[in-house]
Amino acid sequence: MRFRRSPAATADTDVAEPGRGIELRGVGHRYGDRVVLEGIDLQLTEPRVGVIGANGSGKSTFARLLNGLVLPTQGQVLVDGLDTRTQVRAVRRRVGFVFQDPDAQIVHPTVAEDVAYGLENQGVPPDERAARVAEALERYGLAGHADHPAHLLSGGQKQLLAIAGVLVMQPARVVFDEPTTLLDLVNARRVAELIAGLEQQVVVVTHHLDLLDGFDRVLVVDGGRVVEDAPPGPAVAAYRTLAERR
Ligand SMILES: Nc1ncnc2c1ncn2[C@@H]1O[C@H](COP(=O)(O)OP(=O)(O)OP(=O)(O)O)[C@@H](O)[C@H]1O
Repeated sequence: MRFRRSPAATADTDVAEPGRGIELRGVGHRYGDRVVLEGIDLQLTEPRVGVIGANGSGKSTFARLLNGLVLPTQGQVLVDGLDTRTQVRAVRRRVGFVFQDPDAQIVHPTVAEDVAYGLENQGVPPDERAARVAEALERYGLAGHADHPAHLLSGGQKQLLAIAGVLVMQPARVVFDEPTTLLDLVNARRVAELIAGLEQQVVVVTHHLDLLDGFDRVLVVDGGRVVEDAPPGPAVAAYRTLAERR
């Protein structure tokens, strides 16, 4: 049986151009009257991109623009040439998003069911689904917890579960919004190592500056603008200077 495609579904089949990375063109965002981002023009193609800045500077809003969770009120965000405004489903398939608080992301009663959820939505057949879930649980140290209630996991395990649920979908790029903020040192290090080992392009918003070791590019956001765009050393120095001026 054939289903008629909606115009939106047709747009989602547009061919992606992976070499273009993530592009922000003249991007601004306001919530009501309040301008929280403005004048952002960037092309992000590097494997490891960090985003730092003071509380309330606009980092989460920036991160959410990258997979269409937030649409820009000005300008355009393109992922591999796909517009977050008109091709959001295709963009979401390409860009995974890990929230600071894993409870925002864990929706199913057991660990295995939670990881399987996205695959089910994508129509992945049961056998393949089971194999991919088992592989993800093994890889992220959750194999022994498959049938456990997700809400009983520790904070660190929950974050690993949330990450497993995103990575099992094999997105081309992953955005992390403060992935280690709620974690103790051991789990924060574990998540940092996990991020370092990913083959995908990664964009990480963080207040943990150690997480940026080895990154290619770090953006410093201040008052809704990108005020520094440099390798980690100079970017962190610029951020410290800004903080001292406050
Ligand atoms: N849904 C919303 N509605 C209205 N204002 C919002 C909304 N989300 C964020 N804001 C406001 O936008 C500004 C930027 O918020 P954002 O969460 O992007 O900053 P941030 O740099 O990630 O902050 P933090 O480091 O504290 O997480 C803040 O002033 C915030 O209060």
